Amino acid sequence: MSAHLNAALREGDNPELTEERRKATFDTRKLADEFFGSHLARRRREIAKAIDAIPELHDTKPLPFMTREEKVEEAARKVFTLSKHITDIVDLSNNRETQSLNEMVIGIEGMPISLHFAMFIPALQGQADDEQKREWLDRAIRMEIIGTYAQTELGHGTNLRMLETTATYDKQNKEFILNSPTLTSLKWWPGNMGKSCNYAIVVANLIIDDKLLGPHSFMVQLRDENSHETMPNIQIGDIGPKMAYNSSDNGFLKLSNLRIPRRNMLMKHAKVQEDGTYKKPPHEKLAYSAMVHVRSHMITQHAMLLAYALSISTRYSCIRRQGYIDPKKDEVKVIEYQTQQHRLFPHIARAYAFAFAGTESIRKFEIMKRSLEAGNIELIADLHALTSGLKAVVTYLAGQGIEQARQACGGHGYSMASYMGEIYGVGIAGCTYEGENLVMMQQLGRYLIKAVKSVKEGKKPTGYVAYLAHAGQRHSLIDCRPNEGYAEHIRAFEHIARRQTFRAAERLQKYENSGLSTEQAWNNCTVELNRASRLHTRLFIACNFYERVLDVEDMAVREVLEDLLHLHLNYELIDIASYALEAKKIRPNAVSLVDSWEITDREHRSVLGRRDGHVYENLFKWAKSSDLNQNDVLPSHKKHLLPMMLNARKQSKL
Ligand SMILES: CCCCCCCC/C=C\CCCCCCCCCC(=O)SCCNC(=O)CCNC(=O)[C@H](O)C(C)(C)COP(=O)(O)OP(=O)(O)OC[C@H]1O[C@@H](n2cnc3c(N)ncnc32)[C@H](O)[C@@H]1OP(=O)(O)O
Ligand SMILES: Cc1cc2nc3c(=O)[nH]c(=O)nc-3n(C[C@H](O)[C@H](O)[C@H](O)COP(=O)(O)OP(=O)(O)OC[C@H]3O[C@@H](n4cnc5c(N)ncnc54)[C@H](O)[C@@H]3O)c2cc1C
Repeated sequence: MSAHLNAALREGDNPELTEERRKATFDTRKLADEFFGSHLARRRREIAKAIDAIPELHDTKPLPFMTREEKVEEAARKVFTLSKHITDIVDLSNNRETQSLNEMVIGIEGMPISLHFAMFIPALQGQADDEQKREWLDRAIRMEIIGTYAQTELGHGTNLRMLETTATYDKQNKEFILNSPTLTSLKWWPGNMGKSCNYAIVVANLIIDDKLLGPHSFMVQLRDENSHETMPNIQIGDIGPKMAYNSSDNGFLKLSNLRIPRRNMLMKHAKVQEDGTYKKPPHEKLAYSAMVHVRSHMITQHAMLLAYALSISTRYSCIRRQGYIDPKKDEVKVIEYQTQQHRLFPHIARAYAFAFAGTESIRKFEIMKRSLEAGNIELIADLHALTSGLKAVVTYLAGQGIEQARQACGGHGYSMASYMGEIYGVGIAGCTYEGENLVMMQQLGRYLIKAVKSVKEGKKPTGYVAYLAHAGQRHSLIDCRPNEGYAEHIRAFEHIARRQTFRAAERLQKYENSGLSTEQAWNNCTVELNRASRLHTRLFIACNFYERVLDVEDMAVREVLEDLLHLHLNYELIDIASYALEAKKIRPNAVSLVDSWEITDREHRSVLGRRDGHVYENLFKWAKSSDLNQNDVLPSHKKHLLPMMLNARKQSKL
């Protein structure tokens, strides 16, 4: 590709990076169009330009130099400023645009209205009836009120059926009485609940006439809308600092005989009439819709976190020179080392694969939502299985990739100047929130076992599990003739996933036949079942990547995506097999592959990942701006260490 076509080339950049960009075989803008989808790619460029023009939206200093209070305040300041401009910059109904704006302006460390957009609004959209939507949804969209989603408790998160918060219906007063009856029933973790929100959708066990009817969602006002003071019968606060996400005020909540009107139960699906008659929802798990919404959006979000880490480390690997390959020549860029390429390139391929899988999970969510509006509940189980598996596999592998990217930066990767620590902390939080990964794997496992049963009954499952009925096909890469193409890799992948799923199903059957209870038999097989779920999900990601590449029209972009697909399939299939052949093919395009993510410096917040490659001079600037360098001798040193040393000296003279 001629150099002038590479959109990332700029005057004055570090020549080491310019040299890399000149090697690109494709137009980075066109690849960005594939990675994000052309609409979002264009909108991200427009959003970045709009932010450039509003200085109040820029960081006042690097986030790692701020205390927790300063971070919380900075995020609040930006949200306030954004609220004046937001509708000029993004279409608020477009989650991915709004999310991009959030990442560019506020960043990944959280902010006071994350849960408002991520769960409060989706829960209202999915679970409130029309009248309730008129009362709360419009106000929420206009940000007149800020809400969160309060489900997890100090003692229970995963096992929703054992939540202890109760909502007891009082027929006489037509009210629910909400209680946190024990210490372990305190709501614990909900994002932004500690200090920022004035409303929450609280998930509580519904009780009518002493009958326990399971978890349902209730609208609860937490704070006065004018004074922001905590409402009576409520105790609320921040749960303290966390591994990452410290701009967010995750909170606790205690409810003591709090009375709310009957109509504060979200009643699109399940209903409680004035006389206490309970009407069941058409599908038992419709109350879980906000979680499925977040899970289906987490995949692109984690692809992006992985992309952040990899673009930082790939660019840095091209300006960092260390050691020799040929002792007679200069020190080499560390990207030249085969181990560095093996460390980074398979994860670059995964970031593309995950982004494509994420676009597909969002598409499936939208299809399910529309079919639900039409009264059809059939797609719910498929989507739950798909998003449970994707959420678990992608958050886990993204975490691994981010950590490899950090290690690929050597010592400087450990400095917060790289920002890797925060990217990792935020990335791995996804392994826990929205359902602990190993538990979500089991949800997919249930679905796979059902599919195996139907195959054994002679039926042909459709969709993502259709391959389970294709037994007897050629199954090993050893059987493959050279250049038989990706389809053969996919078939080998299918074979491995199918074999593992049948193995887990047979083991489960064996335990059940031995007289163990269903639950005990299940627990004895969960390692095998989770392996099956993992393989099934990785197969889905690979197939989706393959199908996506077939659709690409620009030949140069398609070629580089095929290189990544080839690497991905080999790496996934043979574990350690990112062979030199693939590495050699990826190497000239490495920087352009990460440039195609079009992550701006403002969004990156990383000295090592700077687009212009001027790392060292900026690392020195960074060090000079440390708070600890503002005084030659720290006040705390004067207070503690100096007296200690003076005292020790005095003692030794005596
Ligand atoms: C101004 C700027 C604006 C910027 C805007 C910025 C926008 C910001 C956007 C994004 C920021 C992102 C920030 C994200 C922050 C993090 C948020 C984190 C929030 C949370 O964590 S909320 C709490 C989440 N909690 C959980 O996930 C709990 C996990 N547990 C469960 O989900 C369930 O308990 C369970 C699934 C494990 C088990 O449920 P249970 O009822 O016991 O059911 P089972 O007996 O296991 O199964 C029975 C049956 O039901 C099926 N099933 C279960 N769940 C579902 C479901 N969801 N849908 C459909 N079906 C379901 C299951 O498969 C079984 O089916 P079967 O019987 O086999 O047919
Ligand atoms: C950053 C962050 C933000 C959050 N935001 C919110 C929020 O906004 N709102 C909200 O309500 N919650 C929120 N949460 C809480 C989160 O959803 C829960 O922590 C999560 O669902 C995991 O549940 P748990 O803590 O009960 O884990 P546990 O279930 O206690 O997990 C502990 C271990 O037990 C294992 N385990 C548990 N059950 C089983 C099983 N059945 N089979 C096999 N193994 C099992 C798990 O695999 C894990 O290894 C947040 C959490 C984090 C970290």
